Amino acid sequence: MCAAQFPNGFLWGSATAAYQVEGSPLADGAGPSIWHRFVHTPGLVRDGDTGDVACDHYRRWKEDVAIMRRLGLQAYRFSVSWSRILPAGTGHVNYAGLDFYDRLVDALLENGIEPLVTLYHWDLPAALDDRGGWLNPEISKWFADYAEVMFRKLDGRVKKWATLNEPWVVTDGGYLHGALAPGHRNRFEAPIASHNLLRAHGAAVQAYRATGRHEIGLVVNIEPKYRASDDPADVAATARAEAYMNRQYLDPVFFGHYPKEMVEIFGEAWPDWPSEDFALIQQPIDFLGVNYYTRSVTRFDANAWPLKACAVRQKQATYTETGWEVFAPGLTETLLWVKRCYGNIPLYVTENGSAFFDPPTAAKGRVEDPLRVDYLREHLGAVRDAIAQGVDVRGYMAWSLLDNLEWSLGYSKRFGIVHVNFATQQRTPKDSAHFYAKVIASNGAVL
Ligand SMILES: N=[N+]=NCCCCNC(=O)[C@@H]1[C@H]2[C@H](O)[C@@H](O)[C@H](O)[C@@H](CO)[C@@H]12
Repeated sequence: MCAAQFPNGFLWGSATAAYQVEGSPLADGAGPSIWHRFVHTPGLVRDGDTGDVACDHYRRWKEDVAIMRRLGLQAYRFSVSWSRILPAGTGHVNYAGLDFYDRLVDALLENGIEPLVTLYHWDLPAALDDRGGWLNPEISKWFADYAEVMFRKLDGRVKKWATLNEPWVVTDGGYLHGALAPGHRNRFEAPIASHNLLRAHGAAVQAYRATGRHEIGLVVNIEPKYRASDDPADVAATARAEAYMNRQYLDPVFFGHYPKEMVEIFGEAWPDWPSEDFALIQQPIDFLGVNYYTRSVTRFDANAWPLKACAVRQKQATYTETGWEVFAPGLTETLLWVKRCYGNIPLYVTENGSAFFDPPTAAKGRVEDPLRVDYLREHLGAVRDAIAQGVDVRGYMAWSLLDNLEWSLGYSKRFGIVHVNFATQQRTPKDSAHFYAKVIASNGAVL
């Protein structure tokens, strides 16, 4: 393999998530999710935006698969809406909801596109939230039972499954800071939600080993922490930040224990966990999905709750519309760090992308997004550098296929390589999509 190439069989794709693109949240017997409730609670989402329509992907999925085909995508990572399958979260199966994903998977396969399915991308059935949601230890069984319904329906056609997407964001956003559904701000709840997410992950992996025949993994966001100085306070703050955001989920899954810093961070709010839980959490997985967006240069900040750490803005850097520093070397470092700390488990970059303002382009049918092209080029080079240093990276999923609902930021931030006019639902591949198509066709040689 020459330096400019990716391995033969490297999997090039893009990613979305159910609530961000599908729309029709209550169609055909689906039950509401916590995001349906959250967006319809005034003041919680920018401009009062909702996922009621989003990219209308629930109805336009054939058109979107055709776009993927035209771009030459080899894979498509998407998530299943739990409450379409089980409207109350448990019990009655809604076969119309299953049929939507059944048809989508068949269409992907007919177009030579491999489906990568995420079982949970933040949209918990509201009925389960009413029963405590991620705070109720029973959720590990609820999640495993839902997962088994999906495995029995799709396994075989779907050969790569992920249990959870970014448990850190679910907990930090949904239970500690409250910016995401279900909007709790409680430092005693956050560790419990985190722990039950990991228990549910383990239970779903166990269920897969009993019914599935292919691969299952976990998707985590990793943001490498670079200390702002050698001042011991900054060094300790950086260690806390790395433990909280990057190791809190990986250490239990790979080592069967939490980082020691968790007790320091949460203090009295950090329970003594039952040791048997870690046997459940530590189920062996077949791959790890890494979502990378940015790094954080980190310093001590006595007022930053609960970490006592904060990010330091970098003077010469480019920042995206979400306020994230563009720092491609951090992706190489992250992939090397995972290999160094947890072994050379097969990795997929399951999300990487950037939100930049796409100016209206005079040329009809074209969307110029040079900053997103640069971001893509630099980060694909970073993946190639990690592979050249021996990391077993097997694929890359660009976030996102479509401009979509950026959670509490509504439609104000556009991550898509394909532009969506939300008034007309017209899709227009951006320059970044055309660039990515060339990268895929050459297996990275054009980089
Ligand atoms: N500070 N800071 N640092 C970056 C922290 C990133 C945490 N957020 C994510 O990773 C979310 C992931 C999500 O899967 C997707 O559903 C979201 O649309 C994208 C874009 O937001 C990313």
